[in-house]
Amino acid sequence: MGKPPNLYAFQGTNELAQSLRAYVLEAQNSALSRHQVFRVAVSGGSLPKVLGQALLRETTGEGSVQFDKWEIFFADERAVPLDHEDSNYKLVKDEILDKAPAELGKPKVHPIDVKYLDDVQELADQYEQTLVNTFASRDSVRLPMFDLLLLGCGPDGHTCSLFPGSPLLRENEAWVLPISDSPKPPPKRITLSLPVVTHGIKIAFVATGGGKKDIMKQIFDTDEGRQLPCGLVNAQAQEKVSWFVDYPAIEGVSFPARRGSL
Ligand SMILES: O=C(O)[C@H](O)[C@@H](O)[C@H](O)[C@H](O)COP(=O)(O)O
Repeated sequence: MGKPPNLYAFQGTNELAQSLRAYVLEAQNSALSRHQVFRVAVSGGSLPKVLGQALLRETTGEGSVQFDKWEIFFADERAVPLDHEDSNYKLVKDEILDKAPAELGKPKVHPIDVKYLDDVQELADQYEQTLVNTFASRDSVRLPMFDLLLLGCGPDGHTCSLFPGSPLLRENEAWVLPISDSPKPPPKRITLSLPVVTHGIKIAFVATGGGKKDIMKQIFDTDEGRQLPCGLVNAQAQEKVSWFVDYPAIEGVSFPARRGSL
């Protein structure tokens, strides 16, 4: 038995962003000392905005963001053009890339290949190929290992585009999966598989606001919640997982949270 996931709770988004920054920089620095590159996967939803607040704020001595050493991938993406309002790429571009000062350098970003928008299976296969090209061949690597995955938690307990009860949760072969009937619009998406998510070196969730308290209670305090996609990540990746939440999101949660700091 490993240790349980870490649950860090903050008064507000400002404090949360400050600690998230320190956490991401630690992951960045340890990845750079291991292999000179920092490979990160990010989700959509509210995450890119908070991540932007974390990365683009003044440093308080914990070092600097070295975007020129970053490779950014999408933990899930909607099958829409890259300039579409629903695009997670556009969200990351608007909230982080376009706002970053030039001195932080430019990350290498891996968006979906929009040539394949009409065929989600092909879109997923092509994105998997992007991972194969980055993490070496599928024959030599059983699973790609991201240095960090930054994820959100939906009100139903979904993460990436892995939804509760989906047969995709049992996938243990493909790295990237197509979805054509997502319960959260838009219906057509691709997502990393659960084994790829839990194989990451570190996995962080960001969940804020009172709208998350019921699902947080389920995930952390009940056996049924441990079967939800976010609960499965907790159970399988254990202490590799850190949750960054605000107080309203954990109101009534019994699982012990460390308040106010990492
Ligand atoms: O593209 C997506 O739909 C997201 O990647 C999705 O997995 C998101 O992270 C959660 O739904 C949480 O979203 P919020 O943070 O907005 O609640």
